[in-house]
Amino acid sequence: MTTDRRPYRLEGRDLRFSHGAKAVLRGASLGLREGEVVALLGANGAGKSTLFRLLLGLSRPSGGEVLLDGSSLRAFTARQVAQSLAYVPQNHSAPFPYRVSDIVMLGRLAHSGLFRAPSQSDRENVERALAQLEIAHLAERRYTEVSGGERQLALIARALAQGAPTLIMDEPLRGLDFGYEQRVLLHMRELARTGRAILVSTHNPEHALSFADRVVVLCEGRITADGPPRAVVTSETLRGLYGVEVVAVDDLSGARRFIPCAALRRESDQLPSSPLSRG
Ligand SMILES: Nc1ncnc2c1ncn2[C@@H]1O[C@H](COP(=O)(O)OP(=O)(O)OP(=O)(O)O)[C@@H](O)[C@H]1O
Repeated sequence: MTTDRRPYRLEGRDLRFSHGAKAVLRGASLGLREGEVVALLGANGAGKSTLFRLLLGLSRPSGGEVLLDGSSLRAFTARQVAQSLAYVPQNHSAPFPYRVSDIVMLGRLAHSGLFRAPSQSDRENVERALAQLEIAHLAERRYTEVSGGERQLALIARALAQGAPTLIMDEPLRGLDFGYEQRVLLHMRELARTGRAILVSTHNPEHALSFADRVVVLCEGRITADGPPRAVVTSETLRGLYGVEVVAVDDLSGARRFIPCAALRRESDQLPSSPLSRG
């Protein structure tokens, strides 16, 4: 467990939640501090999105509480929450063929409200967010007509334009090509350097190792590990979470990679029949 004593900006304490008869969260506790990137790992269906919705105040827990800067989230107005927490959801569809720049502008509603025309500052924030993600060329395209990865980037840009000090990102790298994936990861680090707090779910343990300050594991409705990436993301953790055997290997740069044992076995099976081994 972590030894950092700084106060949490956002905290879930002993959160409980059920979907119908299914208890999804059974007392999950986690916190997020200024300037840190926390990666959340958990199998499909573990409850990561459910946990995010509770932390954002979009669903009410049946037990436990969410604290924003030390006070109950329920004491804040929707607008105050929107100015504090930005969200990149996993699924999103637009009912109308809005332009990508309109979708990003929605992030500014937290500041401008529904009934005021966007200000110069709102427009600048939108342009900056599009430029930061290198998607300015998509601004005039219809959100319903761009690709899945491009829609994902628009949602990330919307969260950036919102300018909230805390970001909650539900698998934000899903569907991104390698270049955009790297740019978003670097940008997340830059945001944390300037004081933002970022909670991000991922299914890629190597990403969690390379960009997070802390890794949290959600399993069977509880947080079962919370600490430095190298201490938490181990072969044992991955076997327990995903039921796969992996070998941890440190490459020449010192980065840790996980190689599934099945892949190693396949490679060694192929060796005798390769041209080199036939020599
Ligand atoms: N609206 C809903 N109604 C009923 N059950 C739901 C609903 N939303 C989620 N669930 C169930 O709650 C559990 C947790 O779902 P959740 O989406 O939070 O998991 P997750 O960890 O985000 O999964 P994934 O990694 O696949 O996105 C799953 O078993 C899911 O089927």
